[in-house]
Amino acid sequence: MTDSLKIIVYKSGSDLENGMHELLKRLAKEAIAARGKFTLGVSGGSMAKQLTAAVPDIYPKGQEEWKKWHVFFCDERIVAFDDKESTYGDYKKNLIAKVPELESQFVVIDPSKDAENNALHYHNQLVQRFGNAMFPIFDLLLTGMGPDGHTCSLFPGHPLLEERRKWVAAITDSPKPPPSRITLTLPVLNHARNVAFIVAGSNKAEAVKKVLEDQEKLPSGMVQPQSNGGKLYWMLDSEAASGLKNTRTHTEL
Ligand SMILES: O=C1O[C@H](COP(=O)(O)O)[C@@H](O)[C@H](O)[C@H]1O
Repeated sequence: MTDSLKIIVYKSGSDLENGMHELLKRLAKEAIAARGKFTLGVSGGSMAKQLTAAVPDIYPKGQEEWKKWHVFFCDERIVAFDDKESTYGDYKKNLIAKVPELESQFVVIDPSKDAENNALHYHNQLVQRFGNAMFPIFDLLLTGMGPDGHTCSLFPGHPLLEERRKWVAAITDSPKPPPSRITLTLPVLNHARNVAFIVAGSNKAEAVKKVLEDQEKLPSGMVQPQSNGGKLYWMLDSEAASGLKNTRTHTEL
């Protein structure tokens, strides 16, 4: 594990959401001061609800600062936006309903394209915003973790873990439905300035222990953003952290 790792344990899910609020507010301020914009990658599943609680009060309604946020997907499922599995659909119904200023700031997939074409389409959208560098450098990637240790759509034992060149990859055999998705690759995760894992619930405790204490080679443990002096946060609720016995944790960011 990297030296710049910080593990923070919150008493409850709502304390964890407050921690996300604090991290987003601080990193957005720093990024906007340094580069005039804040590039954020968000994940699906339980994160849409957590961000819907954490984001809205960062600025007052109508504030210009929202337009400096550029929001991307760490991974996205290739389904129509009105499908219950659509990550963007989830953000639109919940977060965007509360912060309409963010709607135009999301960089979305094209659900009419297949996974391969979407990966290319999303790559091109990233090139437009980040330029043609070796890899894009996100200010913050917010990632979740499944009970099997997967993160984004990078699953244990899957050949996509070997990807070293692409920014965005297609996956059509995701072990977790729906099967067809796109995902940021490990090198992109590892070039970010900040990556924060947001993990809550007792069903994640075993995977948290495997990654943080036993150093098992699960996809989530392969995320170590060091290329740009990157910082790695693991933000856990007390249930998700309940298996950690020998790991130094913090109670504040
Ligand atoms: O399928 C996915 O799973 C992970 C974890 O989801 P959670 O609901 O267990 O938090 C999520 O981070 C990823 O974006 C999503 O596509």
